[in-house]
Amino acid sequence: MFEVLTTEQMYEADRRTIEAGTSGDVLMENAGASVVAEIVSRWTTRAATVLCGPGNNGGDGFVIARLLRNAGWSVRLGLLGDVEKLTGDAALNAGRWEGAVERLSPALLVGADLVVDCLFGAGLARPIEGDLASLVQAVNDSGVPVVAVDVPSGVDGNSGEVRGISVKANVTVTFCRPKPGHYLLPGRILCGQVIVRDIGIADQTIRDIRPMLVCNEPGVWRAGINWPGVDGHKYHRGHLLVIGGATMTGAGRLVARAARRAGAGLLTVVAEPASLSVYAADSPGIMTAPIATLDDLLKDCRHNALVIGPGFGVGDETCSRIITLLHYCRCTVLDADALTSFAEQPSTLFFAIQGPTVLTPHEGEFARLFPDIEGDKLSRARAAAKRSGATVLIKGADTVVAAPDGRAAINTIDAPWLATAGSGDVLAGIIGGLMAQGMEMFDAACMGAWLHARAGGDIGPGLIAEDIPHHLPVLLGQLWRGVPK
Ligand SMILES: NC(=O)C1=CN([C@@H]2O[C@H](COP(=O)(O)OP(=O)(O)OC[C@H]3O[C@@H](n4cnc5c(N)ncnc54)[C@H](OP(=O)(O)O)[C@@H]3O)[C@@H](O)[C@H]2O)[C@@H](O)CC1
Ligand SMILES: [K+]
Repeated sequence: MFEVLTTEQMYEADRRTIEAGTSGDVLMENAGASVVAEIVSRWTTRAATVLCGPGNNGGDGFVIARLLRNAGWSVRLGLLGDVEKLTGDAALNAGRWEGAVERLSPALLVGADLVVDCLFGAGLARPIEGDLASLVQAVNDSGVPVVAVDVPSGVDGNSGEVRGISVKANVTVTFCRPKPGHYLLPGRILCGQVIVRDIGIADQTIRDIRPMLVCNEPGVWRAGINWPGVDGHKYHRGHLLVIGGATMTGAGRLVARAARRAGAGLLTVVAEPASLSVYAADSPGIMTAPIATLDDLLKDCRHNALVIGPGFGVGDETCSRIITLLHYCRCTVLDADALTSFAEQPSTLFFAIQGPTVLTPHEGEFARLFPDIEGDKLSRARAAAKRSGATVLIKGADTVVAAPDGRAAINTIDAPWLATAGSGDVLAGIIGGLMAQGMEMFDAACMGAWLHARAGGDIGPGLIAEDIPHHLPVLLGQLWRGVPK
């Protein structure tokens, strides 16, 4: 149940379900009933205004209006366009509605205790403009709670982008599976709480469609975790090299702490000799080595993973160092300065990537490395992964991970507390630590992003980056014991 479907895939699931014998009428009735179930579980009987559009999203609205009225609510319904022009299941349900069908106008909001937004769902085809835009603005200004059906009208289900203007909902009830727009910004904020309800589309139908996008939840990558066996040896858990900066040692130290907490068996910080004592003093469990020995270290295949970038410094020297490192095809995480250093020559980097590599840019670093890739975060991450041959993780409130083969995952956990210095270094360290233990790069990036976000959510206000590694044993312990699912 982790799949995320594009609007086109949702239409396809709908079509296959109807073809297999469940009528569109039944699906619409189930959709409307599921919204009403969510409404009555939150609000006592009161006055609702249902705003209906000219398609099936509006059709859902007619079902909702009828069922709410049957439940004793006082309901007003407004429709965009003429009722005679409705077709299919929407027309059928308009015929079942015994109340008045009013013209859409802000007057419909007067006296309403709840607004149900059924203007546009998956079929939003262009920006909302003119009188309709004024109505949406009036809804948002009214202070009345809003339940959006499928998506808040104006939010593009595939990208989360706003077309013209969007309803701002308190709760969004969608059907069968969520869409990218429920989790990508700004859609994520405009949806309020997202509820996904079953309306009778079989899980097998969804599997047959083979969606390549998932919510980043443990079920996606749990099977890829390499827990140590009873006879586990530290050398079975990998030996990670953290390439530390000469002066900005804090970043490398955070990477090292996080990677060890994530389970790397051994860890060596490789840096300029003058800074090694700083790294060594941070933690008695790490080893250190002068950077001049890096090539020799990499000739020993037990050094199977490396993280470079945080605090390392930007420049040509960083570029040539990274090109040499990539030649060894170790599991590699490139972050921060490692990405910015290639701003002038990104293709040199992409050409050198041969082994399992994860890039972890924030939006600024992404724009430097992929200046011509535009669009929503998901499309950009996918295009960047395809071009670079690396797994690309774009950080932010809606962190997206994309693999070169087209798989992608979106984070669904809200953790604004992670917006603090050093937090990204910790993420790079966690991913490096997981890859050192043999986890596949896409799984490692997803699991790293999940652990990071969960830690952020659990720790909450007051979080500093150092707290995140400290919290990992709690989360890893839960995963090891089989929770959360
Ligand atoms: N999938 C499922 O499993 C199920 C889906 N169900 C529901 O169906 C919904 C999808 O229905 P849908 O395809 O009819 O599209 P919908 O969102 O109603 O909009 C299309 C209409 O809006 C119009 N229009 C578009 N943009 C506009 C604009 N800016 N300004 C003005 N007009 C605009 C557009 O006009 P046109 O472009 O044709 O001129 C067309 O008339 C889905 O979201 C879910 O709620 C459930 O009932 C059952 C199971
Ligand atoms: K809607």
